[in-house]
Amino acid sequence: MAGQLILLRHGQSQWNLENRFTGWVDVDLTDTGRDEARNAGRLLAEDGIRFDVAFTSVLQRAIKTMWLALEEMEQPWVEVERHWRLNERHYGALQGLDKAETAEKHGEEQVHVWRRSYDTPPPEMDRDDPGHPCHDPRYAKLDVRALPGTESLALTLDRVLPFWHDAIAPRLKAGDNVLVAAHGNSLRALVKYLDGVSDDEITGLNIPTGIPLRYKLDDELNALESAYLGDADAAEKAADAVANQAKGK
Ligand SMILES: O=C(O)[C@@H](CO)OP(=O)(O)O
Repeated sequence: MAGQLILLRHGQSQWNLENRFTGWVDVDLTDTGRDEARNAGRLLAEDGIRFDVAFTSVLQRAIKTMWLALEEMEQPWVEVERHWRLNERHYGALQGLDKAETAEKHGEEQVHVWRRSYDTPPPEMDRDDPGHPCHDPRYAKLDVRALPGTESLALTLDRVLPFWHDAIAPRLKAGDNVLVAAHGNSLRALVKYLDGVSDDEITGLNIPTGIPLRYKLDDELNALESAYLGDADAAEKAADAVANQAKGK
């Protein structure tokens, strides 16, 4: 039997709090975000799941969320792999901008397309921009052509999937319980793939911070069921709040 898969979006980050587009910018968790991560750990501990491996991105908000959750579960010894392919979707030239101000400037509809459409990427960040990942030492060993200056959800899925197939799926097929601590949009890409969500429907899907999402999978890793742990209404309200972040002021 395949192992269980838990997807966990990081807790509130400083730029979630400030309502700024974040993408690959490596912002830290807030105190609330740390509490959310510990709370996710408590929900997982109450559930009784034991992880065999945890995967996360190379961005500290996801790494620390994973850490705090595993610590709360008293499973700090679990094998961990960090990989850039689980990073947040690159938000291009929008990174750092206030979401509500951007909606006022370009219109809520345009911002919704940039945030939630499947295949329209936000405006691209120039390679000369010091914020472009080609200037970040953590990506220095990667082929520079793999490093995005913007990404649609489709492009995000394209770079998440090789890691799913090479690293995550074999562990699940071996029966291991797997934690993936990542980001709103890298996880939306995975959910789209696992649940076969259409390009249209994915525009309405939002993932709340710090609430574990459990998948039960068959031997071929088809999703049999998925549900947020804990209070389902609270998870739905938190997802709605994410959807509403880019309303004009
Ligand atoms: O800014 C981002 O990188 C993401 C996640 O916080 O935001 P959004 O929900 O607008 O896609």
